[in-house]
Amino acid sequence: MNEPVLALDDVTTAFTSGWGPHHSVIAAMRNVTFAVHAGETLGLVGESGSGKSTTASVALGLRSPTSGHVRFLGKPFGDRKDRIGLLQAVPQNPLWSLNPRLRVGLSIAEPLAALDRSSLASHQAAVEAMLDKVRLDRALAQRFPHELSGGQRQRVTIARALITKPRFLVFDEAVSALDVSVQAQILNLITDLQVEHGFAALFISHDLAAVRYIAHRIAVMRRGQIVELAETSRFYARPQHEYSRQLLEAL
Ligand SMILES: Nc1ncnc2c1ncn2[C@@H]1O[C@H](COP(=O)(O)OP(=O)(O)OP(=O)(O)O)[C@@H](O)[C@H]1O
Repeated sequence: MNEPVLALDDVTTAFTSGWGPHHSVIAAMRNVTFAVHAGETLGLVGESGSGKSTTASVALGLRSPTSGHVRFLGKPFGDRKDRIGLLQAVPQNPLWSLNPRLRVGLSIAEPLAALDRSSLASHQAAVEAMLDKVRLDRALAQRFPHELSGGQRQRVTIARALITKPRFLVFDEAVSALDVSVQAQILNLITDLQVEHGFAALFISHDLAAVRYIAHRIAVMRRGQIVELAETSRFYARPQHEYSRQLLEAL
């Protein structure tokens, strides 16, 4: 098989809280191993506090693990400036990533401008092309985030994440705040854009229905460990781990 876009090998990430004799250590990730290939979406599910967000920050190169190895495009993470724009995140709430005082067209241009220190206004053509791709009217570029619907705002966030042509994307509860019908539209959009761009994706969600819809494989996390990792169809038909069965029964 081709070299994965992103691979975690035996990664452990521990947090220490408190100090002196009263300090405690929490292993948010324990011996986590997985790989994501170009054009593939790995779903990451698990209850609150199981370590999904910590895994996302390690995979994005935002946090160094305590032990183990992370490889992006076959190499350990190097200088942060060498990977600007190559790894991007789409968070749950677009209002967290969009500047409320910036017209959305300029927000979409921001990551490109950060790459080459150009002006936001110089990227109008690229912004319009991205608006077409996420199926938003070009006229919306002139609006502010609060003037859009939740689904439109999430399309803007996706346009902003994709404008630098990243190789790896994390969707962190990216559709959880949306109505079910809007969720389906956004999931379809992500799938279409992945076919076109070939990015690898980690799709974090507590919503097993959304994950089933979009992920090629599923990893189940519990107390920092991946307890099951399987092809989506096999996972939903015959979950192997007791905890996976509990999650599916709750669904
Ligand atoms: N910066 C930190 N300092 C100390 N402990 C942390 C820190 N970040 C996370 N943790 C702990 O690590 C564990 C995993 O947290 P994490 O946020 O990765 O889980 P999660 O699965 O993403 O949860 P949620 O679905 O609620 O976002 C939790 O016990 C959490 O309290």
